Amino acid sequence: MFPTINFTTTSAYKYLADHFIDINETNLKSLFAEDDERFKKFSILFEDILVDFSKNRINDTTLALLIQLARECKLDEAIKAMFNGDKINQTEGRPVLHIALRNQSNKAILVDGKDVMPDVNAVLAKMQKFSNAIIFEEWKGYTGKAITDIVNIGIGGSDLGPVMVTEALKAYKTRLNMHFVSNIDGTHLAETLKSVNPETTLFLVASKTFTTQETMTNAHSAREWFLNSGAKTEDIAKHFAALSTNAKDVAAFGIDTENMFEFWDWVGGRYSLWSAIGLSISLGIGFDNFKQLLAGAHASDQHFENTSFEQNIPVILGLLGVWYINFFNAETHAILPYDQYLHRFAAYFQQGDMESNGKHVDRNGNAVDYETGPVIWGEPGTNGQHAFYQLIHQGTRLIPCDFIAPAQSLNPLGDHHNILLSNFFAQTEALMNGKSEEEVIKELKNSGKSESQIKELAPFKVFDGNRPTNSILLKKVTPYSLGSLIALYEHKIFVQGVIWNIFSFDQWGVELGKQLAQKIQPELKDNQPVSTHDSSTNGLINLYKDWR
Ligand SMILES: O=P(O)(O)OC[C@H]1O[C@H](O)[C@H](O)[C@@H](O)[C@@H]1O
Repeated sequence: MFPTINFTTTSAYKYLADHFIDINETNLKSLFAEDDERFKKFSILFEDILVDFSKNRINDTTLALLIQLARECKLDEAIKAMFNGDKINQTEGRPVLHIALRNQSNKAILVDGKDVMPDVNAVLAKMQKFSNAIIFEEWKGYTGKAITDIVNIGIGGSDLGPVMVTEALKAYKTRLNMHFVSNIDGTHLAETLKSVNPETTLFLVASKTFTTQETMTNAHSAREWFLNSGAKTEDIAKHFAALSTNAKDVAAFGIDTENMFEFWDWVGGRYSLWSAIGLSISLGIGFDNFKQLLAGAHASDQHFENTSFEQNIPVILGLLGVWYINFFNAETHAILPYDQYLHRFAAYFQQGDMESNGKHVDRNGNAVDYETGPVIWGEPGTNGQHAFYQLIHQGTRLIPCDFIAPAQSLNPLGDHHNILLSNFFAQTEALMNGKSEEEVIKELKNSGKSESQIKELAPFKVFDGNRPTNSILLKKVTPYSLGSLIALYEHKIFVQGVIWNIFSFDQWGVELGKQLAQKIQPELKDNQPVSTHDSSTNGLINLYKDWR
């Protein structure tokens, strides 16, 4: 296991703390004015993805110190440990091997002395065969009709990844209509079932554990709906498949284990879209495109594993995040894709990042005395511009943002893409340059305002600027480039977890609420008032009982 180091005790941290005082007084605009090479120096071209991090509040020294920090925290050893299959998810005693799921090189990856690749490849082959049978209408429903609709029932990692990817790659869609049911709120399933026909619908019950309450409840209700439509128990085999690590409970549910697509406990839920959980993706965009997604992710894995820290995108992005969170006290990080297809990208990485790095104890079990994972949020541009960008431009908080855009539109329509991209370029420029009081006054004068009006209005129109952004420009959103992009973000999260000395691959924090819900559920069966909780919880439950 790689060593545990409190990054605030490293020499790099101390140098960074001093250096921060200088940078905090320096303006991004002047950093650009001083250095013609800044864009060249602070951007990385990786295949068809350009990551421009030059509009960050850094100079050569900052970057050198951040990289020194990574070295002192033994990031190199940590990366090796993950790729080696070491049990780095220590609190659950598991390795972390989503990289094996997309390991197109087929190089052996050992878990407890056994190469996992033959099993990975066998499941992929099964997914290919199944996807093709459904897409090309060899597989028929119980009345002999081809499947037209897929309903994926899953939540968290068994939902967000497939939703995000099938939305992002809608332009590559097969003939199948995709639906995703996650919420335990009956509305989600009921509304979905209104639009599908039991004779032509395939349900994918997606759950790593196959015990998640929401998913199992939705799956049981879907089965009941199917059987109530006139189908028989033996017809379930044609209409239900399971994506899980839990063969025993899959069989108990009544799903033929022939229709079970397996994965393993070394795949974290929020890193599972590359596994059998990706079956909905393979059905939605075709297996060849799913393979391309894996290939793109594999390219990023190799980039992360083999590139020097100075040119390593996840390392740089991760360190920049640490710079803002731990030195500038940034609390959030916005992900802003200028691509409608990527509209669930930020939502996906809310789980990816916040469930991974939302931790308050270090790897020795001690409370940390520094901040860890940020709040991740975002919406697609330009919608965000007309909603919350005001706060990013003129609010009191520093919000580092990632702007993401494709150079080529998948729907070239008049001048739409140029307009979209002009906004993409303009926003980062505006956030960096801001607008000085002088400029504002000049502008107001030109618009014919009086001296007193100018004096009154000017303060509200000033933009401080100096607000940091990354620009990520893709040539085009393809299965391959999307796979690469997702994997770069995944590894960024890994880098930050190492610096913060936390375990990024468990999620104990989601358990407490679940436990309490299980205690409360039986109390809701009758109309007797409850008194076993605090007065607020009692009051809420009792009013619910009155009102329902
Ligand atoms: O795939 P499942 O076992 O049903 O788990 C679904 C989700 O459940 C929990 O909330 C975990 O925190 C998530 O990481 C997981 O993705």
